[in-house]
Amino acid sequence: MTTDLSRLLWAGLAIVLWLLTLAMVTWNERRRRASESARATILATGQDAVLVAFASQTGLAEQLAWSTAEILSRAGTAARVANLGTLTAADLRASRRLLVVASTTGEGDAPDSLSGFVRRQMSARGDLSGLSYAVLALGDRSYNGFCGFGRALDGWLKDSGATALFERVEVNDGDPDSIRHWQRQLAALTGQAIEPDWTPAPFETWRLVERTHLNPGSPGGEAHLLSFEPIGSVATWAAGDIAEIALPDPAAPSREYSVASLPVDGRAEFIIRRLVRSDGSPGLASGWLTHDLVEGSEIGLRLRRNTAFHSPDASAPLILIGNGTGIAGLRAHWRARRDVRHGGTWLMFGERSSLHDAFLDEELQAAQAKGVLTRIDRTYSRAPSDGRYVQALITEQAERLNDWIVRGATILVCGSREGMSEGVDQALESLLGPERIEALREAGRYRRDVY
Ligand SMILES: Cc1cc2nc3c(=O)[nH]c(=O)nc-3n(C[C@H](O)[C@H](O)[C@H](O)COP(=O)(O)O)c2cc1C
Repeated sequence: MTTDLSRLLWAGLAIVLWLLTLAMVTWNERRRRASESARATILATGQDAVLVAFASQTGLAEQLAWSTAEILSRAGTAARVANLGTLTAADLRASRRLLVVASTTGEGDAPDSLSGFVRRQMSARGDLSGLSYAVLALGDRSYNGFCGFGRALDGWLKDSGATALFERVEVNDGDPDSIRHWQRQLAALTGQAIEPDWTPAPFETWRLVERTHLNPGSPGGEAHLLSFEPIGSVATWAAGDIAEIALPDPAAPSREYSVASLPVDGRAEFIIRRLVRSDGSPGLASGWLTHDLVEGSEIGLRLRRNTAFHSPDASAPLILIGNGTGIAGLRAHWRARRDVRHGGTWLMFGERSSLHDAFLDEELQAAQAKGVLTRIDRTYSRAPSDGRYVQALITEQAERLNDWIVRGATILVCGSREGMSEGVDQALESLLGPERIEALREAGRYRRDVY
């Protein structure tokens, strides 16, 4: 009798938990749809709308373009938002009023999705007389080419005969004061004073529930898989998005990591390498996250939408290429295909030692057994039997890779900028030729999250 009662209680509890999960998933989806529809409203406004264009690599410029459009709409000035990379000089001319939020990546370079725009539109002066514009340039003073792309774009617009509404505003490392200055300047368009209200999105509280050392004994730095659960908030994000984690010292800038999981997992997961400086001391953030932060502790975390690394098509073939902790950004993408009929998902991954650095091996095997991953190729640069970097696979698998691309595959690259992503770029270019690579980039079928 007691056993029956406890069975009944457990069953009841399971049903309640199941209902709660269902409610959370539905609420999440509603929230996502509500935010999409708010964006569509701004987009739907007509021809006279101010064009707010963004050039973004990791999502901040895109986010600021949307908040700029919202400010204009609130002040009664219609606005529409677009990726500058999808526009031509003729589109800009036709818009008559243009605001651009432009970030800089690499060494003073334009974001990836702008490469076609830079080559085709910015290589010569355009005829932009009649266009009024302003530029919000995002950058970081620790790089040599501070705001390099924003400045180049401003110069090109000016040389093409466009008239600046106000001076270019430059933002160092997301500085809120500079962003509020930009907001105030928008009065030049709305004709009414604007009370600047920019504050970065608040950090939400998450709890570290699990940390796993992925590569004990590795000749490379320790890599850890960290799992966080939200406290009191329902978080939503997509594969490719980025999280900012606040450090215990409020004066220290937060750190950005690719999210390695999806909301349905109930956890935000990250793969973090413990950095060790030449004097043997650990990196401030990576040392704290991989060792000092105790399981069960709470931290501040906020998620940022990063469409530049979203997958453009949920079912088309997908080629995931990366090294080291770059497997994090790729993992969210293959997980997004767990319940999707897809045209194949191929992972190419490079690490150092086959004995110690077969990151997530069991999970990869299980994903392959279930058909979530259709093919896995790995290289180990320090294994005597191998000695190759991941880009070697592009040449080795040239024919298959070409077939996949002909079948409509998208290529997503995540991991080290130097060495890996440059090597992959060169290997792809010698295999496909510069024009096909450029065409893939412009079609959003070659995307990178590299650091
Ligand atoms: C890999 C990498 C390279 C960067 N290179 C530069 C640079 O050369 N000049 C600069 O001013 N900022 C540079 N930045 C800083 C970004 O411009 C800055 O973080 C900006 O807010 C990013 O905006 P986004 O998220 O829209 O791409 C770089 C950032 C990263 C991650």
